[in-house]
Amino acid sequence: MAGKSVSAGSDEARASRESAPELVVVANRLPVDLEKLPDGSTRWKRSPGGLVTALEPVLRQNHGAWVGWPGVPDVDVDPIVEDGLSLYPVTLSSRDVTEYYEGFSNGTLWPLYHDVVVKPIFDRTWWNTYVEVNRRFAEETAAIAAENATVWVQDYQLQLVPKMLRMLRPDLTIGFFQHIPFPPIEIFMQLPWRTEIIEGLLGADLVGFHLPGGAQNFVYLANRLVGHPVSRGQIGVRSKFGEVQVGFRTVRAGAFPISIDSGELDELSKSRSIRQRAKQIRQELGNPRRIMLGVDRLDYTKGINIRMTAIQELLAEGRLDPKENIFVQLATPSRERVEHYMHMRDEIERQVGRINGDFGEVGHPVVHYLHRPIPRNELIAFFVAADVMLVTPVRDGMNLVAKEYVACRSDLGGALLLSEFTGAATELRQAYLVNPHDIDGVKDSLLAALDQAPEEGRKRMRALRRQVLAHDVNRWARAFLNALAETPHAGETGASLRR
Ligand SMILES: Nc1ncnc2c1ncn2[C@@H]1O[C@H](COP(=O)(O)OP(=O)(O)O)[C@@H](O)[C@H]1O
Ligand SMILES: O=P(O)(O)OC[C@H]1O[C@H](O[C@H]2O[C@H](CO)[C@@H](O)[C@H](O)[C@H]2O)[C@H](O)[C@@H](O)[C@@H]1O
Repeated sequence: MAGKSVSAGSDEARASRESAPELVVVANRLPVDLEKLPDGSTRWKRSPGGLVTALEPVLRQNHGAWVGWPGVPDVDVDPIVEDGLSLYPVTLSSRDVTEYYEGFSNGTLWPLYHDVVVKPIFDRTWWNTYVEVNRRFAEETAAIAAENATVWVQDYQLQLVPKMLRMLRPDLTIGFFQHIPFPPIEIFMQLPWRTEIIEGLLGADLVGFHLPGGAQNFVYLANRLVGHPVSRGQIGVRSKFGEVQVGFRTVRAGAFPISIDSGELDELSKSRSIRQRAKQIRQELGNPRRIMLGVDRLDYTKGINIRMTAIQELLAEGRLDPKENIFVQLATPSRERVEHYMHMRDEIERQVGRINGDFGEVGHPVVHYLHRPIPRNELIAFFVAADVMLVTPVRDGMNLVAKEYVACRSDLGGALLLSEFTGAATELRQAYLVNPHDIDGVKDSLLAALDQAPEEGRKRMRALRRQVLAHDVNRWARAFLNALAETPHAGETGASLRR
């Protein structure tokens, strides 16, 4: 990214209202990460995530801006102000990273919202830092957004920002999207700061979730914890929004399942170079009859241990031949200083060692495990090469990997084994759906997927692809922003988006 640098607090940046952004995305991370090089210098590296791909074109068309953390602590970076898209970095100290990001966001909220799969830590110091950092994001956004601008706040790290921002800038139209599950009521009620979180979210005009159930829980809690009148009807997908009456304001809650740039992946996966690389991968793996694949951030919610146990038991029972079937697990390091993540890594790596020790041969391991991010094209080649994709989270907001695999199978080959507890499972009904807690069920479904008749496989994949190609990430962003533009608040202030 190149562009003119203007200091965050400078009069020049704040005063130039005509050039101020009319659409602002606020997320924990910027769409680029600052990288520290061995010689001490720094450079920007574009984040390849779906959110960036989805939002960048909409932001550019609307004179947009992105407020977020550059990904490294204790670094002050000037905003990058461009005509199309401006970036406004929020500085986090090492203490902020420990207490706001690793602590409250990923040691408290993440496990709580993922069904308490590990025990959340309720630490008052972490909460205080979460409030402080949310305030900093809100202040930075308030300082840069144009009069009557639309602001779209992302995810669980920033749930207090909508209310804080509304108090600073009542002229703004504010949307919020939750990328992780919104938990069942009984679980949410454990949180000592439950009322503050619901009040924080109610600062938005529209609160979005992947699934109707999350939206429904939120509406119920707005009534139970804060006493606001709420609508009673069933919430739909991209339709039939829930409503919370907050004084004179109506806050809407809806379901908008996120997706991927499926068209782009479809195209890339058909390219000659990717096809050739997929063949080469199979050769490099020793030409096994069948390749099973897992692709995840190394997170305890992803159920990597579950698929590994299923494979281990099938091998031990002689139902899976180690000479014919191999498993590749590509795991991106994640949140490495958080305790539960360290335990998870140890467990996975012990399982890999055990399976290879028991069933591998010299030069022929059964499990190939890489603990690093894989370049995009290489990942696509793995998707094209894999006979069965294993997606077995115990809970996942959406799971984009499942959709990426489907988008890459224009050949109608392959099979998707998918946990019922992912958001994606509500859309990808023709996958081999499994309850990840039922190991015998996972084993049986895995064998069924490995042994599927070619015609049955093509039928399933055709139906899955119809869903994924028709509902891409661009449609997700448009659906949310259109619904936001139609909120009563947006109508009052005249805020509208150019499209
Ligand atoms: N080992 C890896 N190398 C490169 N990219 C990865 C790797 N593992 C996961 N990813 C990418 O990260 C994204 C993960 O998104 P998703 O499945 O929704 O889960 P989450 O956002 O919780 O990590 C996908 O775009 C996927 O392709
Ligand atoms: O920023 P990190 O702490 O490194 O974590 C990466 C992201 O993980 C989470 O992703 C979620 O969003 C996906 C897209 O909506 C969804 O498919 C997935 O199920 C979620 O887990 C997190 O919500 C993001 O904020 C993180 O950036």
